[in-house]
Amino acid sequence: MPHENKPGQIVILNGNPRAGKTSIVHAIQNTFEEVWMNVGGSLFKKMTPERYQPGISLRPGGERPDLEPLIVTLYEAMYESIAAHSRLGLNVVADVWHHDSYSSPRGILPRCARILSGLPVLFVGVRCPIEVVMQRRIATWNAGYEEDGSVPKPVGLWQHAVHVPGIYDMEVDTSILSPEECARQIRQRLEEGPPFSAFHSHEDMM
Ligand SMILES: Nc1ncnc2c1ncn2[C@@H]1O[C@H](COP(=O)(O)OP(=O)(O)OP(=O)(O)O)[C@@H](O)[C@H]1O
Repeated sequence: MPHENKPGQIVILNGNPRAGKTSIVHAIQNTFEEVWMNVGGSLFKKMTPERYQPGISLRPGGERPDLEPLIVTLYEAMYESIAAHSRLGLNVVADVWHHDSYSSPRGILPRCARILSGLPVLFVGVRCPIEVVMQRRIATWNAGYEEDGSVPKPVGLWQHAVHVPGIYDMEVDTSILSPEECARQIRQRLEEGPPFSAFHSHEDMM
């Protein structure tokens, strides 16, 4: 059960759409013994009114400058929620897709890092090669290649922008690891170290 005098562990899973974040969230919640709350982007997106969609999942490219100030606040609200859970002793796993390819830089990741200052955070890069992302987009969304056979521009932008600057405590490649194996490696890293510092290293980046 949670210990109110000890902050809960936070695991941030960062990766592009279809990379496999949600599957890892479920594997963690189903296989780790303690209480792991999912306070992540998928849920915050659902909490957002329709007229402000895509909200927190606005893709790279700077297409909706009108939404960007709200997106900064939504990220801050989500990370304040993550911090609140951790301070009450609850472990948190969050699926996110950070990027800074808005109409102008917004510095969301450094802002979020400052909100979690002093709390234990493991920052995990969830990687997946673009060919496999495309296979999953076709299989699950029926959204594939352009007529000329090229990768759609937003998909290509995501693939790069979500891993800038790409400083993680650990990375997993979901094209070669099952969600359960990713969760097992995360558990191992939490238990065996070395200490993690990647998320907090972003605090001073802006
Ligand atoms: N490790 C894996 N191996 C094989 N298939 C996977 C793996 N992880 C996820 N998938 C499949 O890829 C698809 C996307 O997975 P998932 O919903 O976990 O990704 P996501 O990163 O949360 O995506 P989104 O951000 O688009 O919601 C699903 O069909 C899922 O079954």
